[in-house]
Amino acid sequence: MERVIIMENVKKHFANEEALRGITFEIAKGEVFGLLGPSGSGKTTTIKILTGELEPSEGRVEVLGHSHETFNSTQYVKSLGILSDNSSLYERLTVKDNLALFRKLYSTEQTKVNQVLKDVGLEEHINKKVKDLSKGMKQRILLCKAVLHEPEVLFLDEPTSALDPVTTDSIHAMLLKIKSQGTTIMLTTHNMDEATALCDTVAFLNSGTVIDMGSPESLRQAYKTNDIHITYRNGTTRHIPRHKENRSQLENALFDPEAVNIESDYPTLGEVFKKVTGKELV
Ligand SMILES: Nc1ncnc2c1ncn2[C@@H]1O[C@H](COP(=O)(O)OP(=O)(O)OP(=O)(O)O)[C@@H](O)[C@H]1O
Repeated sequence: MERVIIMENVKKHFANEEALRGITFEIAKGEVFGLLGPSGSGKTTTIKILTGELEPSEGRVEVLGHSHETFNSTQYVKSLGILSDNSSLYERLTVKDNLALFRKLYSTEQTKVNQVLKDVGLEEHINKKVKDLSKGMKQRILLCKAVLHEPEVLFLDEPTSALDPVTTDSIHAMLLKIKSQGTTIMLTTHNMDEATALCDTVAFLNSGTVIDMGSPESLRQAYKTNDIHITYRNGTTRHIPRHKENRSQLENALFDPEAVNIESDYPTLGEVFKKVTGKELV
């Protein structure tokens, strides 16, 4: 396994606060890794350390063989794509002119620009000024800007927060395409459906600590219980533990015409997060 990102016992102190308390994880080449956690848990701080925007207070950080001391080299910066709150476009320029600037900076072919615009469904809007685009359109153009130069690693800080479901789907489709081309992607999100749809591995972050990590499927498996959930026609639900002594209750439920749905407990990633941290993600 080729390791592209390594964080080992990384800590970050701000004036009166310990934002990261010893974070450790590795990300393999081509992997989509999701950092999941509530507001203030340290997601953005982690991304900023990996992109060279912040210095770690302690610990080892390595990306593409660079240690954080060389994160400001041109070679390193060119190998990254970043989509964050700080990403911006020139509002008074058209989409075409904005992307032309970045295309020239990275010596990218115009055909690549056309391709990424097509991928996010915005090729018809190329001559519009950015100030006249919707929020979802701007976010898709920012994603185009982040991937134009075919970065080896793509960092996405909450790529779809507050976007409508259709825009979110088109961004997810684009990200899956980028992943299929071998790009390593690290994203932060509050959205468990997003994490389940995109990520090979997720890490749960809570108060600056990684509290569990694994594939969405393995985490859901690890935290499932032996309960049977029954939903009744009137909307009420009941949980019955799958034990021998509950056999007659379970059989009765099976033949009860009022029981409209009977299923094994299989928690969503959001429910797993709540079980582990006692907190909701939003
Ligand atoms: N520049 C800074 N100076 C002081 N404290 C900071 C700074 N940046 C972040 N923090 C603090 O570090 C903690 C983690 O912040 P961070 O932005 O990493 O959280 P987050 O998980 O990304 O939150 P959100 O989901 O709201 O963006 C917070 O308590 C925040 O107040």
